[in-house]
Formats: sequence, structure tokens, C-alpha cells
Amino acid sequence: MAVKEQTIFNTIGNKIKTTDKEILIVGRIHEPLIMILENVLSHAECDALIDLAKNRLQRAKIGKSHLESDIRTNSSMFFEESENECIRTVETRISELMNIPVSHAEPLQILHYKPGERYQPHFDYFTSGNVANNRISTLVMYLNDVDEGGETEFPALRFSVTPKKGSAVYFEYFYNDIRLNELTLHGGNPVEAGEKWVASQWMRRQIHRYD
Ligand SMILES: O=C(O)CCC(=O)C(=O)O
Ligand SMILES: [Fe+2]
Repeated sequence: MAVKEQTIFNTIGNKIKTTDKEILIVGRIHEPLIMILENVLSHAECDALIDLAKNRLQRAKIGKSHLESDIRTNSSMFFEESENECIRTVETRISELMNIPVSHAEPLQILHYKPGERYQPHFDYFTSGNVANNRISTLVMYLNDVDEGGETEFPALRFSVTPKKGSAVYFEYFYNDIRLNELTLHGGNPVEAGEKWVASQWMRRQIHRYD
């Protein structure tokens, strides 16, 4: 019989209590583990993150090439680690939620998509380069409601998540069976109407921040 693989995230039930918020699990795929979460961020926090990011966006760049890319047509920015009270609060909550210490967290990233912009299917983990301290899990938080399009799509699973302000999708790719990791292929569908703002948190296997 196949043994179920260990997951990073091992909550039983439909609620996750962090120090300052009760998060709801409203949908779940078991292997690979993908969860749809509600009440991750308050609407005020979503608005604050957009406001803080707005004037600091750059056309997204992929990897180390520093070339503007067709893979990702959206814009992005990274916050400094714990750069203010709001970021610190959100980082702490995310770390409790993802069950990984803040020291393993990459800087929080904000993505902005205008109509027609998208992020083609990709893996969040590295397939070359720094695989020793690879990424192991992702939380994509939706900072606004998108009028049309902009779903987070998992093509290998034929599964998509509709953006909803304050909600998030969580997934992990820490499995011994690489086929499970490969099923986390995902992208952002083109925004058809309105705009889309997300905050992404990637966690590393080992320490990534030294304070
Ligand atoms: O915008 C999305 O829905 C997906 C974002 C994403 O894949 C990422 O930030 O790694
Ligand atoms: Fe991604």
C-alpha cells in the first residue's frame, strides 16, 4: 500500500488559529496538499499592502537574467524584511499559518496584473541553482477581487482558484515523490477585466534570513 507522504502543514479540521486571526480552510486537495484559505488578511491589510507597494512596482523579471520576460507580464516588488509594523504582523501570521519559522521566509512579494497580463505556468521551486536551500511551500494571498479572469490555475490538476480579497491559496512541494511536486505547476490566468493584486510568500527549506 502506498504510504501517505509527510506534509508540512498538518492541521486537522477547518480552522487554523494564529496569534491574531482565525483562518478558515474552505477547500483542500490532499496530494499534493493545496488549500483554499479565507480570512488570511483583513480588507484593511489588503488595502495597506497595495498602498505600500503601488509606487515601488517594476515590470516582473524572471530568475537572474534580469530580462523582462514574456513568461510573466505583470509587475512586482519585494518588501524589505519586517520593514514596518504591517509587514511584520503579516509575516508573523503567515509563518504561523505555513508552519515554518520567519527565518526561512523570502521577502514578501507583491504582484500586480493589468488587463491582459498573466503569469505562465511554472514551478515555484528551483530545478537548478540553489536546490540545497530550495523553496518548499507557497502562499498566494489575494489583495482584491478581480472583475474577470486572473485565476490561479493548476493545469496538471485541472484546478483553478478564483481571487477573493483576503483569501489565499496554499501549496507545498516538499515531497519525496517528485511527481507530486510536479503537480504543483501553476500560473496566473490573464486578467480579463479589472486588475489583480496578490502577495506571495515563498518558504525555504533552511534559514534564509539572518537578523
Ligand atoms: O498570481 C497568481 O495567481 C500566481 C502567482 C504565483 O504563481 C507566484 O507568485 O508564484
Ligand atoms: Fe508561482
